[in-house]
Amino acid sequence: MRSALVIGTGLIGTSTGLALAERGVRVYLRDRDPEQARTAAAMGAGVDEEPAEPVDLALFAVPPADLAEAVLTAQRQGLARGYLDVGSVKGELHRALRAGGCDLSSYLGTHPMAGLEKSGPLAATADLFEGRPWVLTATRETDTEVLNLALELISLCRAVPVMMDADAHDRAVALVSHTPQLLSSMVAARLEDAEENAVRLCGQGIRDVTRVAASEPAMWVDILSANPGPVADVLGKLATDLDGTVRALRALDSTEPGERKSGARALEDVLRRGNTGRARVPGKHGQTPAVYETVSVLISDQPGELARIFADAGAAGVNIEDVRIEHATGQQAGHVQLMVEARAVPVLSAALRERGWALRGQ
Ligand SMILES: NC(=O)c1ccc[n+]([C@@H]2O[C@H](COP(=O)([O-])OP(=O)(O)OC[C@H]3O[C@@H](n4cnc5c(N)ncnc54)[C@H](O)[C@@H]3O)[C@@H](O)[C@H]2O)c1
Ligand SMILES: O=C(O)C(=O)C[C@]1(C(=O)O)C=C[C@@H](O)C=C1
Repeated sequence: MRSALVIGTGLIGTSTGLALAERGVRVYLRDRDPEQARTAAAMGAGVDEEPAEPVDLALFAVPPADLAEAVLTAQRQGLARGYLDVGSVKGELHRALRAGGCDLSSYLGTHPMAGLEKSGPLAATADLFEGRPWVLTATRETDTEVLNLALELISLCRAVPVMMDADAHDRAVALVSHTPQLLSSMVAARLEDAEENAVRLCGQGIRDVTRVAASEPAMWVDILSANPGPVADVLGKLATDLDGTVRALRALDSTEPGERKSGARALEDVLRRGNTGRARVPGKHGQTPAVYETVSVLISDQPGELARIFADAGAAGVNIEDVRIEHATGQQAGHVQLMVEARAVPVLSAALRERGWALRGQ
């Protein structure tokens, strides 16, 4: 692929532009808001210009409700050899495009399973898609040349291609993306009017569960509006679990030992099922999750602390598999939890202590 036009230079469009530009593709950037395209260009995602001739690939990274119109208009203008969107829902869009007279041989619906709770070009990074699944909903109508362009794009973004039927994709993301977003928002919404004394106790658990509750509501209304049935199906099943859990907790409140026992059993059942489900969540690069050990280090809240700790771990020859930061309430300090392989724990702990870091619980 030699050239691409990114339409919609927010988080996803700019991240794709950065990855493509870094690997030598000439990227043109366009956004309804010219300021966003200028910002993306300034970040190195491409040039804020219109291509003089048709590009190899036009990539649509605009909100789901704007996708159909954007693709149809671009096709009418003959902007590219292949037209790809990255929208979060695929079935309804495909039907809207067919109804709108889209040339379905040069169009392919795709969806990178990577993102953030932040929007806009400033949140973009070139490595956003590395190791992540990128769904392709090719059909018998899709031109082989367009499918190959999509595979090249995914490879340039270092993502992992996954072929799926559009409606099967929508049912899958209802389970693994759309329902989790709603639940995260609902848990966070409980904090809205909570006592300050309760909120200041927030630890890592609620931070993990509510990260995506910071997402842009307008984008999510769009996404959920395009996939309401499958999301309602998953939420309905969750409602059954919720009802059962409320009943179990009420039973635990009872003075009758038999009832308390059955409440505890029901709670254990839902918690165990949670363990089983969680164990199925793929780890880094789509592999089965590895079990890492944690080395927890006290850091002060000042520039360069994280860089210093990573450099010290690197100097000790230790690969950090994952990292988490726990901020201490009301203090200019926190703990950084370095996840490493079990055999690396003694090496890392000794090396960090030697360099003056304070380690917790070891
Ligand atoms: N954010 C995520 O986590 C994520 C992940 C995968 C896919 N997606 C999908 O990617 C798409 C973009 O999401 P995002 O998070 O990058 O959003 P964003 O809000 O960061 O960026 C969207 C950009 O599109 C521009 N825009 C809106 N309508 C336009 C139009 N008609 N023509 C040109 N530009 C237009 C906006 O000005 C904005 O700059 C959405 O379809 C979303 O479903 C998002
Ligand atoms: O990680 C996040 O912050 C995301 O919201 C990313 C996420 C997801 O649910 O995994 C959200 C919506 C997109 O369609 C794809 C990815």
